[in-house]
Amino acid sequence: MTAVGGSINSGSSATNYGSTSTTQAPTPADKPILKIKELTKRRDEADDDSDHLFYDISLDIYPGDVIAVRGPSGVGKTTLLRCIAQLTSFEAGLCTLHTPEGYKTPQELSVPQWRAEVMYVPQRPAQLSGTPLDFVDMVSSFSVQAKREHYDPVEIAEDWGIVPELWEKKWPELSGGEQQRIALAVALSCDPQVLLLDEPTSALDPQSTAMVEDTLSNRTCIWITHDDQQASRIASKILELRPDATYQLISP
Ligand SMILES: Nc1ncnc2c1ncn2[C@@H]1O[C@H](COP(=O)(O)OP(=O)(O)OP(=O)(O)O)[C@@H](O)[C@H]1O
Repeated sequence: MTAVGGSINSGSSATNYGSTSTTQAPTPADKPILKIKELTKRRDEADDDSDHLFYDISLDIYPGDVIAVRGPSGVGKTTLLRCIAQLTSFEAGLCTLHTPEGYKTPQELSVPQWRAEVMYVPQRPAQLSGTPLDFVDMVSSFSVQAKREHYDPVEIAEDWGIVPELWEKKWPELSGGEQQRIALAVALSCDPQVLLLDEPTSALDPQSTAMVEDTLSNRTCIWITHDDQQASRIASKILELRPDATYQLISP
């Protein structure tokens, strides 16, 4: 398997993928990579300004931070990640990313570039036709990805028990856990600065979960989880969303 856009760090250990960005000078440890300021989202069906899904969320994410996002079903965790990724619109607030030229908004950076650096990874890949290798080809054909260096997704997933042959099977022939690890490996291979992970181990057994957690332990992530034990293992901070649209940042 050839790597997408040129392999780097071939043969690196399982936990070394993306410890530094392949495309940019790393953000100094004392500066946030990502700043979220007063992010506010109304409920879909709300017809006035008072019914919020979340309100005024402010958060600085430093290099290596893992922010675990918790809260009951329907509270807005996925929507929050999609707003940060600029995949869903929001009513107020600002997200900025550290660059060598200072903090930039998605518009200053361009939205496709933003999404390449602040990448949302859904719980399962959307219904895809073809094989995971076709998916890799599609991702690497995006102009924003064509300019970047990539890790080899097959090598990343092999560390998680995904044998290379699985990349040539049709998506529906793969189990939920295989699909989840393959989609996550493709995202990781693109080396975004911040990963926005929507329950990335929800379909995995404890052993596979431990391997994925190990690989991601040196990445900067915002990570939705319903598993309190996982939150305590992975998180540098816990962001708890509440049904009344308030939130709390907790040190684990
Ligand atoms: N684009 C949107 N704008 C406003 N509200 C939305 C949007 N997309 C989804 N919603 C609504 O926001 C609410 C929260 O959904 P969301 O998927 O973010 O919750 P969640 O906390 O991730 O839930 P779960 O834990 O069940 O996955 C739902 O009522 C959903 O219908």
